[in-house]
Amino acid sequence: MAVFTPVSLDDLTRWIPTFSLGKALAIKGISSGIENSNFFITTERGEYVLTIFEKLSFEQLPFYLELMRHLAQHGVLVPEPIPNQEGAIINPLHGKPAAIVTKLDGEWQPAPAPIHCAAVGAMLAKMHVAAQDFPIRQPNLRGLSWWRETTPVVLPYLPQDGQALLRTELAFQENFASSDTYRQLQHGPVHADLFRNNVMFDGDRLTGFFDFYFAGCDTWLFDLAVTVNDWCIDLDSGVLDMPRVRAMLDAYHAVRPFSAAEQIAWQPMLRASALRFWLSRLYDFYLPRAAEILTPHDPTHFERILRQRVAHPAPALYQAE
Ligand SMILES: Nc1ncnc2c1ncn2[C@@H]1O[C@H](COP(=O)(O)OP(=O)(O)O)[C@@H](O)[C@H]1O
Ligand SMILES: N[C@@H](CCOP(=O)(O)O)C(=O)O
Repeated sequence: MAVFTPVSLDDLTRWIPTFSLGKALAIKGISSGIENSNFFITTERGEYVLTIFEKLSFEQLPFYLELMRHLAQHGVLVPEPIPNQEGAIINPLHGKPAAIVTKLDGEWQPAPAPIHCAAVGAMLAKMHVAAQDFPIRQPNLRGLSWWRETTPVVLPYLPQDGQALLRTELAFQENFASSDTYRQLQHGPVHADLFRNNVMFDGDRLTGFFDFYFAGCDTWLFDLAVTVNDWCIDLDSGVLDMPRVRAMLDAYHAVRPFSAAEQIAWQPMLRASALRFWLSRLYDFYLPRAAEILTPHDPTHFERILRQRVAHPAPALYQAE
């Protein structure tokens, strides 16, 4: 499932001459996507990924694709958009915006070990630093304003204890977002959805981050919290796995040292990132958009993580000297 707009080899053969990629040799639909139509394509120059954007418009796409181009040009491992002969990286195909990007080697890592977490932590820090001077700004569209809008929509579907948790956590996050500590946090373009299935590994070698379509400007610490809450936990209980947490945090800190404000903000941020995905999963579960989400992700997974992060102090981001 999930090639919404079919593209044949003949279609590709007619379209590809606008790029300097040689002749089209093969095209294969990718079944695992849920937002866009994705294809592996082979041309005389090599293998690439073609994406037809089903929902994002020509106006919305530059933030994501120019960010990927900027990061790739600064040595961050991400798919690099391929320009056509006129320099455009977003081009129409079957009436929708489309892009060709470089194909990352390997597979995503479903059972990460500390070595994988360290590689992700170091690359994430490198990405945050490299994105600092990216000139296009877009807020995280799944940030606090969206949590405020979405909470009253999903509350009626929850039992009493779930309602109480959601209300209390939203109030806690609103309060935290207006604190001096929050204002001191470094921010900029972040991935905001760097789950295990959005990073490729070839063996133990990280080959790239992908799926940037939830990216936006937010605190770097929020991005790290999203990543830790997926990569460094026991998936059944949501409990943090300390060897993986330490590996990721230490590798991040070695590239971009944490600040004192970030140390204080770490527990609220782990809670914020759990809240963000609890809300989106609740929304997709109880208010599914027609034929879009085939098997909704389980919202209780992030409710469990949120309860864990509220109940237990966060591990230190770094040991103060
Ligand atoms: N640049 C890339 N290199 C290698 N594989 C990719 C690349 N982009 C996407 N894929 C493959 O396509 C699948 C779906 O991509 P994804 O971005 O998650 O789609 P969607 O945004 O539709 O959910 C990924 O799981 C991965 O296997
Ligand atoms: N990572 C999110 C869902 C986003 O889906 P993706 O497959 O496009 O990353 C979640 O797990 O809720």
